Amino acid sequence: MSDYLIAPSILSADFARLGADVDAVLAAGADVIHFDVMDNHYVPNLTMGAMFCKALRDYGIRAPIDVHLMVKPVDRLIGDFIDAGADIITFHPEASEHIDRSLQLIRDGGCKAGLVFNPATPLHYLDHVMDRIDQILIMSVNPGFGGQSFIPEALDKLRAARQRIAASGRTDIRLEVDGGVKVDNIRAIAEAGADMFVAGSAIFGAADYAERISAMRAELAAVAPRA
Ligand SMILES: O=C(CO)[C@H](O)[C@H](O)COP(=O)(O)O
Ligand SMILES: [Fe+2]
Repeated sequence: MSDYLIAPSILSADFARLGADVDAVLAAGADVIHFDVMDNHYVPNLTMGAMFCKALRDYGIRAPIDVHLMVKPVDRLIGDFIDAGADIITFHPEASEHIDRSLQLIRDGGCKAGLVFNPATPLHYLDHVMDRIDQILIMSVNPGFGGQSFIPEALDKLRAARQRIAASGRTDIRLEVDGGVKVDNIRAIAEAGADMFVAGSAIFGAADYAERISAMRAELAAVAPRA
C-alpha cells in the first residue's frame, strides 16, 4: 500500500459548487475524498447525507470516498452510503449499539470499515475487532466542526494505535488522523504513526490547493521510514 494518503475534508469545500471543487482538489494531488456526515444529534452540527455522495459519483468523481459517520444510530445510514458509492465507512464505536454488526454491515457491502476515536474515547474498543477492521481514525479535535486546533495528546494516541496495529500483524490497516492537520504539524503526526491525513480548512482554505498539498507531501518526504 502507498505510504501516505492525503484526504481533503469536503466539510471546508465550496458547497455551492461541490463537484467542481472536489475535481479541483483531486487535480491538485489529493488521494481520497473525506466526507463528514453529521446529524445534529451525535454531534452538534448538520452536514450531508448519502444523496451528496451519490451526486458526486454521478458528477464523475472516481476517487475513493472515505465516509466519516458522526451519527447515532449508525446502522441505518450504512446501507445508504454503500449504495451511494462510498469506499470506506468509519463510525464512532460509542454511537453504535453493536460494533460487530456495524462493521459487518459495512464489509458485507464491499466497503472498508473503520472505527473512529474521539480525544476522550479509549482505544480498548479495538480489543476484539482488529481482525475485522481496515482503518483506525484518531480524532485530533472533538468532532463536529472544521477549522479547530490540533489537540497534541492525539500524538500519544496515534503511537498507541500504531503499536496495536504492529502487534496485530495486520500491516494493511490504515491509521488515519482527522482534525487540525496543517503543513506545520503533519510531519510530527506522521512520525507518531499516521499514514492517512484528513485536512479540511488547511487545503480548502488555501488559494492554491496544489501548492498546499505539495507542501504537505514535502513534509511527509522528510519522515524517517518506520522500523
Ligand atoms: O471530522 C471532522 C470534524 O468533526 C473533519 O473531518 C475535520 O474537522 C477536518 O477539518 P479541519 O482539517 O479543518 O480540522
Ligand atoms: Fe472527519
